[in-house]
Amino acid sequence: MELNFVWLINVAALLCGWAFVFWFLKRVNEWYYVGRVGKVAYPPLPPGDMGWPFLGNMLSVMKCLRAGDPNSFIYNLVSRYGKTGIYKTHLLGSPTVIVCTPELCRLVLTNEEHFEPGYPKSMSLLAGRKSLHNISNVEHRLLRRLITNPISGHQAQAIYIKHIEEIVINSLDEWACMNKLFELFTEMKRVIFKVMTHVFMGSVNDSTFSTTQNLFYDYFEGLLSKAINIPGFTFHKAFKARKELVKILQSILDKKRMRAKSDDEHEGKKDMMDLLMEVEDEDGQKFVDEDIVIDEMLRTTNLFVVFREAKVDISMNGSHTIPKGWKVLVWFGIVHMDPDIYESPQDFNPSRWDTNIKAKRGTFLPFGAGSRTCPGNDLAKLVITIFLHYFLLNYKLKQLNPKSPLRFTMGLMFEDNCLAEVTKIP
Ligand code: HEM
Repeated sequence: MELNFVWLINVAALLCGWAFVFWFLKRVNEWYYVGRVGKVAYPPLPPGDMGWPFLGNMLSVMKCLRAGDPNSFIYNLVSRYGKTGIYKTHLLGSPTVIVCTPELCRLVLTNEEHFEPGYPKSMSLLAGRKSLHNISNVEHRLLRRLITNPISGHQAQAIYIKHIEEIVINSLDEWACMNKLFELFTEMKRVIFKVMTHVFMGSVNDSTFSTTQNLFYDYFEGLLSKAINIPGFTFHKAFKARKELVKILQSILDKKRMRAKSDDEHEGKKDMMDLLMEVEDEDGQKFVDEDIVIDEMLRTTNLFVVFREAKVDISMNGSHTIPKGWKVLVWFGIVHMDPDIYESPQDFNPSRWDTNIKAKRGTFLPFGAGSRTCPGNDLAKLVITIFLHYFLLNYKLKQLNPKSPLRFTMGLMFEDNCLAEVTKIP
């Protein structure tokens, strides 16, 4: 009897100890980050949960990502703290505020004075000191113009249409000739990568292409890893891949410069003009219909969040403060799935774009907003349009384990593959 009592006391003490450790650990981040600024902040900090020491809420985010439903992380915050559209949390090693209403997303994205890019350390380091995210606003404007001009607008894009069509048609034919199940996402990534390689590097031979592609995958994997540059870590592999990629690009550029010197410039111009004429005369109308589908695709599958950092303490519409130095996550995927904005948002319904839904500012932000709006948006839409055009007209797809549009996009990014067979319509 006495032994039982001692045993009970031990178990109770253990449980209390465990509950205390749990309670204590759950508050460390709150004390450390919020305690320092929260008392003086006016208006108050947004509601939310700072998670565990070091880890913050990363485990919850990873769980939602793996389940193919990243937005459920936000829905969870909404159910706990109400639909405030702004929440504090701790992600990727930093205290963070998430904004997820059209007004707040736009406010952050267009306010260059108070918000700067705040991408995780791994991304910043891998992008390099002179990348668009790591330079001054003046340098950014100059570099951006250099990147945007060759890939934006009808005229610039006309140059690529033929090559993109060629890549897409060849790839679709190759898929159809396989006559067996293949990993759809792996192959789609190859198509997209082929197009991008062509746009940015010109035509390259097969071996350079596959080396570049493998290096790029290693690089991509490192973007959201812990920035530990020690052999064996993902980041180290990504860093090495970056060095190799720079070498390859450098040698391609050198060769191009040499060739440009000896080329007949007039011939080059004539080719370009021919392509422009062809596009205006014959193909100008061809792709218009898919444009609407594309918006619905971007709405339903858009996974991207954009990272910023507050340069000063900022009051958001007078209701909450974002403290200086905190990261800001502009989570516009939630805006695209808001039933107050899009009726039955989970439904893939291209005809919803027949009404003038775009008129509401900030409700459709797949490419961001403000001075850092995606410069590749025209090109991205062009590639999707061409792919859809040929695919829908000439091919049939049988998916073994079909995915929702969201999981489909995630597959492109996170290797969540899906088996498919493609046949050509006779
Ligand atoms: C469906 C495809 C794409 C989506 C949804 C997308 C989305 C975005 C978004 C949301 C941003 C804003 C980031 C920020 O504000 O910090 C962005 C920036 C950027 N995107 Fe894209 N993008 C796509 C395709 C492309 C392509 C094809 C290219 C290259 C040709 C590209 C190049 C860039 C660059 C260089 C930036 C940085 C711009 C800056 O900081 O000024 N994107 N993209």
